[in-house]
Amino acid sequence: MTSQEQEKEQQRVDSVIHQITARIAAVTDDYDKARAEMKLVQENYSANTSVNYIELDDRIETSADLQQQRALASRLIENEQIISGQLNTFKELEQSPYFGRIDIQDAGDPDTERLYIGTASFTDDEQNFLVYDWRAPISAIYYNGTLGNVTYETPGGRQLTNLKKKRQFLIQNGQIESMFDTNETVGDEMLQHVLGQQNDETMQNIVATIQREQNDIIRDTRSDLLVVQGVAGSGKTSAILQRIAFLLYHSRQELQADQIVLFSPNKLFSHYISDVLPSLGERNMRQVTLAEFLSQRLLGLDVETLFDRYETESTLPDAQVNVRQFKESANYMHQVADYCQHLDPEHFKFNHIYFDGQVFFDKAEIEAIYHALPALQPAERFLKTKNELIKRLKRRINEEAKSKWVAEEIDQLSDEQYHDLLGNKQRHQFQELDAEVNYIARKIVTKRLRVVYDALYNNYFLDTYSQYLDFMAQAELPDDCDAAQFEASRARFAQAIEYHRCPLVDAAPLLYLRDILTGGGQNHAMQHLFVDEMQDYSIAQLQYLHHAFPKAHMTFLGDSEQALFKAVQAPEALLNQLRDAFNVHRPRLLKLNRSYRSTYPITTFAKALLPDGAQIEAFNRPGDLPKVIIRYDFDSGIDALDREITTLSATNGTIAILTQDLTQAHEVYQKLNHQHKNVTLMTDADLSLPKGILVLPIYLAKGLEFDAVIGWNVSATNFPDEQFTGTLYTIATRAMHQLTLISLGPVSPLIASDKMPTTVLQIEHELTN
Ligand SMILES: Nc1ncnc2c1ncn2[C@@H]1O[C@H](COP(=O)(O)OP(=O)(O)OP(=O)(O)O)[C@@H](O)[C@H]1O
Repeated sequence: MTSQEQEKEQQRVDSVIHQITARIAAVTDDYDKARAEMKLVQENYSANTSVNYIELDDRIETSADLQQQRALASRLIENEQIISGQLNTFKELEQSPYFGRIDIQDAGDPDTERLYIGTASFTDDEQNFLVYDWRAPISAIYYNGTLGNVTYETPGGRQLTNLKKKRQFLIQNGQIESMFDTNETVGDEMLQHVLGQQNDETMQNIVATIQREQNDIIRDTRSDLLVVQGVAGSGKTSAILQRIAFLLYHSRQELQADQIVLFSPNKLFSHYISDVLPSLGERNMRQVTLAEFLSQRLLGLDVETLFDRYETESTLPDAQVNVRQFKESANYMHQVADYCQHLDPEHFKFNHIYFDGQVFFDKAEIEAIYHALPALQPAERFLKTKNELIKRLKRRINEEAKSKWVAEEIDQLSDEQYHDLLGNKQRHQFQELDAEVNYIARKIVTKRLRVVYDALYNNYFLDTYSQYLDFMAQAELPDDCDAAQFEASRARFAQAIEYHRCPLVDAAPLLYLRDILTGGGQNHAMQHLFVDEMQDYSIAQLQYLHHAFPKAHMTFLGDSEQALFKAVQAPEALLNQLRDAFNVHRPRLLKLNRSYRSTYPITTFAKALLPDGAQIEAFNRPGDLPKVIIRYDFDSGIDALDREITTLSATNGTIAILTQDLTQAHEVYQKLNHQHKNVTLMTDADLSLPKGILVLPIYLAKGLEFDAVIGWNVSATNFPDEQFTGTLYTIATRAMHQLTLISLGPVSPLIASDKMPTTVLQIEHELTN
């Protein structure tokens, strides 16, 4: 491209930036005004909150006044937040106003229109678009179209136009660093540039270089179940985040960020992705890990986590694997639903409700209420039982209010306590004093018996655990599931509950059973459910999530090859399973086969680890061959590690040493900690990733990436067979620029196999004599 052309483009960049800068000045003015107003209200508010509360009437007046001020303050805060959001967006645009240009010509129109595309829209004072938001309907052409006739969706239907030119820019600090014309979706030059950079502490948005197949995921608004099978580093996580930004833009009126929930693999990951949406001017969605979600719903129980399970998984006897598979299946969940629907009232398990160590409602009484009700759906019948219990509680409160201890307590009340109990009621609202005293007495007893009310409200009178044990006792086992083994697993559940623990495999069916019987546990407000790393979820768990968020559109992303300790499952089979289990109308499967994260040599090696790796397309970014270092004892392994760290540190910001489990991570960390200053051992509790040298077990590195990776001890002992392919593949694919694998003793047969081409690795043996 001529430098004259670039000069012309630079002039336009300058002119747009000039207008953005002027807008920033104007908006800053608005912002200062909003802040000043806010401060005034705050001062006024704090002056008012220190009024004297003794006189009741004063207090009521003050509180009405305060409420008004509080409403005003929250309106002002909202206003201030909007202006501050705009300001941030403009400041980003000021550095880099856009990254793309398309020239289009509609049929019959003599003129070509030139549109520039950036992370947000910007219009001049006459409302002409100087920059189009990347999510605007017309911007789809930039991502989807090759030159020639193209179509794009608009709210008014599909439009046809002719794409005459597509240009990409890299603009930094207001200067065009490079620009390319391309016929491709988004050309490789730009990608080369972006991917060659060092890893940042947090993930970056990819709007400038979204690829066509990623764009399909991002802009899909039709599917109610979107399953994405994407190879490691293919941009699944990036696509989720851009998709959320797109959906928020697309349904601005109906969709809020907190109606979107993302299940992420670990807390480090949650932090890692936390900057992407704000960088696009959007608020973050809700994020939760499966462990957090389950423990929140099973309060009081220590729910086994996926990490606990990884640590013990390899020791699980074969016979129990089938039992676990059954419990993780859709069949098991269907049986739970079926059991609940047809549950004979005689089999309903109730608990006593206690107060102060005494039985308050006997379970026989609860049973009698339940039995006396007409045959209804279990949840309805349960709700009626609950209402009856609450009615009886109120009756008992009324009786108790007449007792002596209450009268004594009333006598002891200070004026202020008395007014507190009166709450919104005013004295003159009572016909006579007796009514007022009785009102106060009931308030006192209600407060005292609050725990009973809470127990009823939280459905504690259903004995969920016994009910689940009862379910298991009658479950119909598939042929490959041994009855004695299943019974043993039932006994293990019972024992775990004694110790307030819950095995992971039982958490979803247990919650499902509780929800169906009590009619609770569903969140109808959530509109989108995203699950990243879905290969680590069982069908039963996914089914429970679908039940818990019944109105949510689902987007599940994962890579079956990265399943740790689990057989690889074909994505089509998975989609069919999910479709049947969820009863959805518009399921869609999309595949991402191109891997962007790692250099060409690293991806080529990682492909060779997999039996069906040929489908993976490596992005053509040059780099060193991965290295395998073989040593024969722990200490020389550590020496080799030490030397590698020193070499890699020269060119890499973050080096991750990935181990198979936590014990090995500890062993390595103990040694390294003496030799290097900036070594960090990462644990499940860590929330952010420091720079430097990190030591962590592979399951904590899921979804993350590092400049350089050293896989610790890839020996035949640690990775003996295909069961470990997923783990090894996940380790290798965390590396962006450099990969080293160290083996203590003979290297894993997964690497030293005939299928592994000798050209994809450098091997360094210890010289032994
Ligand atoms: N279109 C793109 N443009 C620029 N960078 C991209 C693009 N797609 C992916 N990347 C980069 O590739 C890397 C991998 O992306 P991401 O983490 O989203 O992949 P993933 O499929 O979720 O990976 P994994 O399953 O291995 O965790 C990231 O650094 C991301 O920024």
